[in-house]
Amino acid sequence: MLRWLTAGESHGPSLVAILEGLPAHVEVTTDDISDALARRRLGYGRGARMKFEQDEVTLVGGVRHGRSQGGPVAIQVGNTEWPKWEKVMSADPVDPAELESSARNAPLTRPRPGHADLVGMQKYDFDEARPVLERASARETAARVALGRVAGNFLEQAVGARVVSHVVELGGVPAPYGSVPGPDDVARLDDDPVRCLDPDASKQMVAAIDQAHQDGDTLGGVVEVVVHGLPPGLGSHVHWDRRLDSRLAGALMGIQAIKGVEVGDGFGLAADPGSRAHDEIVASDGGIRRATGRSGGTEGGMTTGELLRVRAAMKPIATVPRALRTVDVATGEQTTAHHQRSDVCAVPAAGIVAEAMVALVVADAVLEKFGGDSVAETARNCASYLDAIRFR
Ligand SMILES: Cc1cc2nc3c(=O)[nH]c(=O)nc-3n(C[C@H](O)[C@H](O)[C@H](O)COP(=O)(O)O)c2cc1C
Ligand SMILES: C=C(O[C@@H]1CC(C(=O)O)=C[C@@H](OP(=O)(O)O)[C@H]1O)C(=O)O
Repeated sequence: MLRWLTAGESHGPSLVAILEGLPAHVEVTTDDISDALARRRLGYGRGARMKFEQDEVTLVGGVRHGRSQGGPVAIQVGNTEWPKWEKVMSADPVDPAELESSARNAPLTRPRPGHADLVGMQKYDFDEARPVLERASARETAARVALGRVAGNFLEQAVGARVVSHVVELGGVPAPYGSVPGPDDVARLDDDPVRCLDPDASKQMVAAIDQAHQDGDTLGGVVEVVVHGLPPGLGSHVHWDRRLDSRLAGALMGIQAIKGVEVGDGFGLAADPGSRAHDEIVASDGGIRRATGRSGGTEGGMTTGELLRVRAAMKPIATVPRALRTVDVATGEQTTAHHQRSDVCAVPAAGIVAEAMVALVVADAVLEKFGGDSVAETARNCASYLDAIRFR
């Protein structure tokens, strides 16, 4: 079983992430994780912070000479902007006079609709939003992407599976339905300003972001994550919390601002007759295959062995420059929400985060099915299972 945890605040000294249950001999380096984090910073429409802040990766535990050792993998993602926040975000008490003179410490009493500000203040008994937004911020997704890269390396090395994501809709502009990226498309996707496969749709998405920026507005969109090369039988039909689709949906919904998840054609299937909704089973040279991929590669909560395909819908960024109405909780006056800076759109980055969450969930399901204390053992167990079901 894989377990993972993250800690740390948006403007704290660093994020930390721990992955427990990873077999030994997974090849992973600091550069791998830095590369994954650099990909998360990509994407047209992100705010200034993505340019001046750097992620500083330290593999603190669990890896030696480029290979996991079987113990928990601990990763620290340092934030180069920390010196500016050292007083405001200090873990230890600070002289109140020093805080008063800091503009960064001004109480945030005008909560933003759509962010965690107001409910977080009510629930955790704070009279301003700083302590809430610091943890609600999607800065935390850097820690998940770091863990996701380790899980992704494991998947590739143990079962030959590859996780790829792309943007399929942004600001209401859809990409043509049906094109699915393969591992060879990753470099091209990362070079595209919005990580979209279709050049025409990409241009329209960029134009939509420019328009929203000009209008003082923000945008959301939809990302798709596909996993190539999975064996059939990951997850299980026998209990709701063992279904792989349920676990994927939970992990994707757990990303900040994700408001909907589809497995395969998801909501579209609800409108189709059964004769057009399912993936017919056909005999082929490679064994038993499916004629189509509408189900997204799961049936009965288990992988079918076809392409796994899930989608996640992201709502528009909550910090709208043309600020929305709110109430100042210090005075009770009607006002507008606080706004300093924000992303216009972070859908391309959300795709990288979704990739990480899918990699973690699928790696967990692989370990549940095949076990293994070393990558070679997991690979052996998977190969023997595939051999046993060859004719089934
Ligand atoms: C990669 C990424 C970047 C984000 N950037 C911002 C941002 O700059 N400003 C903002 O207000 N929200 C941003 N968000 C969204 C907030 O984190 C999110 O609105 C907040 O957590 C509330 O969403 P929830 O209701 O789904 O929890 C971002 C989300 C993601 C995934
Ligand atoms: C820092 C990251 O994303 C941040 C997520 C975020 C939010 O409210 O979720 C708000 C913004 O931060 P700030 O309010 O400080 O400008 C984003 O930059 C990151 O992704 O590394």
